[in-house]
Amino acid sequence: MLIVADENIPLLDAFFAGFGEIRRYPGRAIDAACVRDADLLLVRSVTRVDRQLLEGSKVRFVGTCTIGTDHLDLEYFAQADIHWSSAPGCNARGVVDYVLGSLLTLAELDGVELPKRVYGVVGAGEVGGRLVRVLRGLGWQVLVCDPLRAASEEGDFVSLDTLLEQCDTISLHTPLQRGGEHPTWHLLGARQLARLRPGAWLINASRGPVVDNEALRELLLDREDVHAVLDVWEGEPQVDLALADLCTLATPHIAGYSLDGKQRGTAQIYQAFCRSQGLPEQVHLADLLPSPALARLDFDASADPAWALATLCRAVYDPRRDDADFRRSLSEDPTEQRAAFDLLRKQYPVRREIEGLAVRVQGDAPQLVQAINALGAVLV
Ligand SMILES: NC(=O)C1=CN([C@@H]2O[C@H](COP(=O)(O)OP(=O)(O)OC[C@H]3O[C@@H](n4cnc5c(N)ncnc54)[C@H](O)[C@@H]3O)[C@@H](O)[C@H]2O)C=CC1
Ligand SMILES: O=C(O)C(=O)[C@H](O)COP(=O)(O)O
Repeated sequence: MLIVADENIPLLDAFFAGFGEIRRYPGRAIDAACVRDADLLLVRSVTRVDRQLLEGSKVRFVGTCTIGTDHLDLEYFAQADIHWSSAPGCNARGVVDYVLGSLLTLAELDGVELPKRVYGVVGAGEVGGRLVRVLRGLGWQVLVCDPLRAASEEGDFVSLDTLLEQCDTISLHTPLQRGGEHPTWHLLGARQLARLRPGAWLINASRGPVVDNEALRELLLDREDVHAVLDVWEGEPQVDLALADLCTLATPHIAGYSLDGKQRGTAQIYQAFCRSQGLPEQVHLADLLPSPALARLDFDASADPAWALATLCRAVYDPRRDDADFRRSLSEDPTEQRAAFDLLRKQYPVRREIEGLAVRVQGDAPQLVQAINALGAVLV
């Protein structure tokens, strides 16, 4: 079997070498000539997989080691009887950690207390759903906008208009959908952005075009009270430099880049491929994932819960590092800028997740324990 794969998929040999020969390419360079003789195609978000790429090839299974599927032409896959799988939820926790780290930075800059803000989560699936659970677990007020879930289940869902009216912190976690009943392309356009509350914070770690980037740039030029955190960009790897400059945190689409999340993505595709072929799973992620460098955190019961929350989150991940690396990489030369965007992603440092971090509290500290539980860390 010939396997064509994006070179940035981790653990390719461990999971797939047993099935045949693996040929690796940079994701953006995978073209029809590369895949013509392939049986299995493994990609990340940067490879558009459609009729143009696959017609005439032997490919019968496409695996994307990502949550998002907007780079796949699923209608064509159905017509051509090509099986496929994404990796639902694989890096959702990484995105939650990114949002938490961003909130801590914004709170410091504005001198505000996080529990006093009202949070709005748009899109409450794998990522947004986890984020809502963490924020509510911390005892913070959260409104949720998810018209698809609202139509099919009981729950406290609000419209986007209500969310914009009532929330001063908004985090976007929808897929990118250009059509259908609930499109998300430019979900936040000039009209919606104009409705942001005074002192609002807007975080986009979904897909760039969910926010009209030009309209956001214009808004930020006008509204110094608004903070924007962008991990994803319209037209990436090309970035609007003026917009990046106006953002409080700007990063190169790495919100979900925890080591755990990336390796889970490969494992999930391997599992899906085994299922599709009726093969037993012989490789297990638990045997491959290394121990985290941070083995345990110890707090005394006297620790201030807000300080402990920040210390715990930042001990695992602080997006200010990625923001600084990204800003240093921004070049007026578009070719250099695009290459730097991809290189930062390719050479991303090891980052682990808050969930599962061992934490010890010496003494009786119910508020601290509530925060640790809400974050998904493990009390030992
Ligand atoms: N920046 C990054 O590194 C990452 C970005 N992502 C992006 O985040 C997106 C969401 O990921 P998941 O939560 O795993 O997806 P999911 O499919 O589990 O959840 C998406 C939720 O959005 C809701 N939704 C759809 N249209 C909506 C609309 N118009 N308004 C409000 N809600 C809407 C859906 O009902 C669903 O509950 C992915 O599609 C991907 O594009 C995902 C992982 C990492
Ligand atoms: O899983 C998703 O969806 C994401 O956005 C991933 O973080 C994308 O990572 P790459 O596939 O672009 O490396």
